[in-house]
Amino acid sequence: MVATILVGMLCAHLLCFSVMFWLVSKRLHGNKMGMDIFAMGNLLLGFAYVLQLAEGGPAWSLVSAVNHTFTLAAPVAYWLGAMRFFGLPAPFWRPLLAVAVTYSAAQVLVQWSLGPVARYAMLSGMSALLFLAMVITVVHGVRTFAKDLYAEMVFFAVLISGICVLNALKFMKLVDGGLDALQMDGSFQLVFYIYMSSLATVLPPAIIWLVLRRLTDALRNLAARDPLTQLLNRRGLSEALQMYFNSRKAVPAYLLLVDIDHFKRINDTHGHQIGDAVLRHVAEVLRGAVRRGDLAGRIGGEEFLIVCLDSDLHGVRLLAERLRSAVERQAVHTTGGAHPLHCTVTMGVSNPFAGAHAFEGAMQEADAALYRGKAAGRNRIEWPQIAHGEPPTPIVGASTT
Ligand SMILES: Nc1nc2c(ncn2[C@@H]2O[C@H](COP(=O)(O)OP(=O)(O)OP(=O)(O)O)[C@@H](O)[C@H]2O)c(=O)[nH]1
Repeated sequence: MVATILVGMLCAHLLCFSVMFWLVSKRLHGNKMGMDIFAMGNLLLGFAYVLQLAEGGPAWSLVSAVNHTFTLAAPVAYWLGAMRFFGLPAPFWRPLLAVAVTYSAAQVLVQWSLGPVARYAMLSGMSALLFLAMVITVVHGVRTFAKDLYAEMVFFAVLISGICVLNALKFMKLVDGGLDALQMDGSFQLVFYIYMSSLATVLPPAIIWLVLRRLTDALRNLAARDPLTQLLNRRGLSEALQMYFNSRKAVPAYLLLVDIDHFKRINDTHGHQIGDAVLRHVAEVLRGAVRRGDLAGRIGGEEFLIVCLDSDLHGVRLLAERLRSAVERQAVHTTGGAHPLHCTVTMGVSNPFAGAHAFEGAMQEADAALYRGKAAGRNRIEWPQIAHGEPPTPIVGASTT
């Protein structure tokens, strides 16, 4: 009786969360993050347990065969859903159908040649192996494609290991003691159902939490980046600077304003689309040339901004020249354009500034330097105006120009 109630609750959880996953997937246009497949996994497992209730005890019947196939197909669906969640390409229907057909055929073969115990043991053994493969995938994910979800992945690995161990134990009990191991009210089966019921309650909200994290990260990214070049926008730069200067190890930073020369002429001669391609190209060159940790942004039009963190004047000089010459050297290859385009940039550099609040002052300094660079002939780096012979000094708060 207790086991029947537990399995009934398990069915209810699995089927309700299947509907929830499906509803979430309907709200996610484009990348569904595997939610539609998780819905299918829950549906399969939910129906498998409904069939188990209908079946009552171990038997060789169509209901039992379908139950076993659904039970095995569910973890395959979860696995494929997880791959989709992490953006890995994973087909769904074909592998699922292949597993269902192959496993149904294997059941007939095993039942006919080795008997019912072997068929039930095969289900437990195969489930244990599938969940083991899932744990290995999760552990691999923590080191590669899911580094940002370390705590969540460890949590999943622990919970899935539990199902793996329980299925392995069930396999051994079946091999040792035959079908008696499957008595629904037996203590082992009770533990099994309690564990599965707990998982069916805990795992779906955890999966929804992962989706929420991905969505909020994507939103934050959307708000902090320029859509054309994927470089930081003003807001993203300001947040990144705030974070940097909040750290106790922060040293004064330098700001480099980078402006494409005669960009209006490029637009007027080749059209806006080619102009956009030039902007993307320059963004790519800047992204490739700065050091890890430096900030690169586009602050509107053809104006880019680099913030050089953890560097001294010598390092900034080298970086500025590297950026200028890289843009000058690398041609812009545009689709449809007969010849590759070349462009140059002029740069204005600020004095070092120490604090996010000093950013606007540094901007004005770099802007004034850029203006001088344009007036002096373009394709050059202009430094801030400083007292004769003195190195640039950190500014705190207002501009010193
Ligand atoms: N294709 C494209 N053009 C843009 C975008 N934003 C601004 N522009 C164009 O950029 C041009 C900027 O021209 P100007 O400010 O005169 O500067 P410039 O021609 O580069 O001249 P100098 O900076 O003095 O060398 C204008 O023609 C704008 O229409 C954009 O997102 N895409």
